Amino acid sequence: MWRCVARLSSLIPSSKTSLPNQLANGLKIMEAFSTEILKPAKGQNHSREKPPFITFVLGGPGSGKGTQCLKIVETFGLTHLSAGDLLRKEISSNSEHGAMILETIRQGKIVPSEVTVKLIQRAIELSDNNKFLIDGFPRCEENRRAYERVIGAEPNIVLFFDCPEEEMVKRVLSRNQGRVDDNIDTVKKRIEVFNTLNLPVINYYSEKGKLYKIHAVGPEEEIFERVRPIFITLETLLSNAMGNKIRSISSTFGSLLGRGDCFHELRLFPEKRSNKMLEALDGIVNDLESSVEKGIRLDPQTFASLLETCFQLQAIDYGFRIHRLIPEKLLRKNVGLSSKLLRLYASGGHIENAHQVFDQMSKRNNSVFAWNSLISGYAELGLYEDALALYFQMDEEGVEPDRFTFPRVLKACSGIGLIRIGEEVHRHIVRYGFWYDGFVLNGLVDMYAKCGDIVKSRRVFDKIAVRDLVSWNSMLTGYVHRGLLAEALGIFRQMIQEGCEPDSVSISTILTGVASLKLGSQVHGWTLKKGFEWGLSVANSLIVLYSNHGKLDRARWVFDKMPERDVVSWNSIISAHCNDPKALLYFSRMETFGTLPDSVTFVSLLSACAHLGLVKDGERLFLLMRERYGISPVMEHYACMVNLFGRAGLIDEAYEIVSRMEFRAGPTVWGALLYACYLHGNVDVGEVAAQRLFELEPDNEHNFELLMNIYGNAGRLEDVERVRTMMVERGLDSSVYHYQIQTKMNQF
Ligand SMILES: Nc1ncnc2c1ncn2[C@@H]1O[C@H](COP(=O)(O)OP(=O)(O)OP(=O)(O)O)[C@@H](O)[C@H]1O
Ligand SMILES: O=c1ccn([C@@H]2O[C@H](COP(=O)(O)O)[C@@H](O)[C@H]2O)c(=O)[nH]1
Repeated sequence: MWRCVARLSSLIPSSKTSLPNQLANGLKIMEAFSTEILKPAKGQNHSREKPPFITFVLGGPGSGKGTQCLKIVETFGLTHLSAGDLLRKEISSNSEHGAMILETIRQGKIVPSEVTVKLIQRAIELSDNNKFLIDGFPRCEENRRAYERVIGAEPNIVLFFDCPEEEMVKRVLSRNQGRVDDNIDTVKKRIEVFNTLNLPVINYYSEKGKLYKIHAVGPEEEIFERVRPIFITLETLLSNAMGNKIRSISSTFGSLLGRGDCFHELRLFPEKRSNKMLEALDGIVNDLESSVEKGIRLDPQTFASLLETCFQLQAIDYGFRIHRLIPEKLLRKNVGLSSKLLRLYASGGHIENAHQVFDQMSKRNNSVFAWNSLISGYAELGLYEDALALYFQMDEEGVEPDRFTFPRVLKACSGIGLIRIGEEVHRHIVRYGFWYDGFVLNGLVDMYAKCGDIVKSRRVFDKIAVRDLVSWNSMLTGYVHRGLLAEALGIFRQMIQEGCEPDSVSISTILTGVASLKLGSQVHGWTLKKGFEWGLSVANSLIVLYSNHGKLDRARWVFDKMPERDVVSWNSIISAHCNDPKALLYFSRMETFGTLPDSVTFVSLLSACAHLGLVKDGERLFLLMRERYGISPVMEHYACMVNLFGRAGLIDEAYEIVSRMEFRAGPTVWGALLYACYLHGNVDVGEVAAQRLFELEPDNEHNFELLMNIYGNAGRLEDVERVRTMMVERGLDSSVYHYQIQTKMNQF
């Protein structure tokens, strides 16, 4: 029984544990964790050779424990056991303790330990997983001691989601899941119980060096980014632990202790994570390769864990190397392992390798995860039809989708824009019972909006019981993209009224939508008043808003206040100065700051030079773009160059640029040339440009107008009439130009 092993094992230190010790313990823990466990059929009571890996998840009511647990499960494959849910299940199954539990929960008090611990113990035993998140337990010191007594072990690590009281109250009161204890009176009681009874448990684990405290305020995804490194580090420790094992067999391995130290550092300085981890991964994979060469067989869990690490670090090349080490038969048979490899390939865009792994899986229909990963891989690459074909194949083969299947499938529906297919998927969502699931419904809101049915999108949105930021932002974006500004503003106001704080996506989306300076300034004022920390996207949208309304001083103010800037920020401020020589000054500042310009930067710069008549600067920048920054000119750059020379009256140079282009000039280029000919009265080149434009844009009356004006200004009235006849023959309206030309002719 794992319980006995756990009691006997020296895995858990009893004395105070310092951080480095904790890491060393981590190695031992993960070593135990990596060993194969017996895997009886699901639901069967069984014993384990090794103790399971236990994570306690603590925090006040509404601190987001459950929400984060779901993300941990999805990413790292632990089994989530919520003590509260186990108790609620007891109530609904009318068990002997049901009434007592209900009353205790109603009062926000703690259910006797013997009841809760037994439920947890049974759930662990019934599971065929070996790593668990125990959420919302232990609630008090007495709970903790009872667990240790019955289970015979301490948790391996403890997560504590630290959240201010008023945020917790707000979240609980808007949870809206019909819980008897989600009301203001019980919440207050629960917080009191948490402060007096649960905090001592948290302090206890903190002193033992097992506690990971997570700041639990901010968007869910952001919080998960604080959680993720903890599990990545543990996963990688597992790999190190494996290396440790191998080292005892062969003396050829490098010092793993050194690598262990590097993980200690990672916990303290998460920004160092990627490089350090890649370094460690490199060492581990080298070690594994030489051990496999020596004929040492490796544990499937080691491969699985390394593939997980590769996925988190997006280290696809290491994935290929690890793939070569996995025996083909093992890969074919072990669904978990092949699914991880498949996901790694699919997420890195190696869709053919992913599909190959998929085709070789002997029991792929047991793993919705594998199907999801492949669908996702196709959808991310924009291969929407393949993603959908796979989904319908999955349906045909009787593989039941889960809540993670649908957002990916809906993304593919949006991608191909066929509402008929989206509606079919909607029916499946209802059929499989996900019509209540906000995560899935968010995808539907987005899909209907992108497929052009904003009314249905809104209908689904209205049905979401608990809307999160994604729900609000999807609806907001849908309205903005359809140009429905009043509705977008309505949603923006409603989200604030309903207590959902807009994030940078909401704000930049609404700023993109508002055409009015007054409204945009109000949104800006609101962000300042709220002390909202601007994301890059918000500041960039403000620069565009102000420059569109000619408020350059305000655009500059925002730009100067930005704590960090990206290429979009620089492009926006340069483009804002398209009639101002400061555009060039901003560009040299951009170079000084070391931000690499892109193709858009040069379009803005060349366009500014054209407007300002800065021919020499324009020529210099055009060369610089190619030679220093390796950016090949596209149509817009050539159009700007033609405009640059053309406006300056250098029609021959402009025409030469067109004839030197590496590809055929399009309407923007010929249009710029024709306009320059009109400005400077060049009939010969104007005729050539107009002729090309008549072929490329046979219905564009403006081109005919310009040529008529060129002829008219040159006094060639017969040619004016000839062009007018051409227009009539093509069914175009020539009357509007009659007056203009007459006017010009009268001026002669
Ligand atoms: N970061 C977040 N920002 C805003 N709301 C959140 C966040 N995380 C979770 N929520 C929402 O807050 C509510 C409570 O979250 P959750 O159920 O995960 O908390 P919990 O800690 O498990 O609570 P309890 O102990 O009461 O079961 C849910 O409606 C959830 O959608
Ligand atoms: O270990 C536990 C866990 C929970 N309870 C009771 O259940 C409610 C709700 O718990 P959540 O974690 O918020 O779902 C809690 O207030 C307690 O009354 C418990 O007694 N012991």
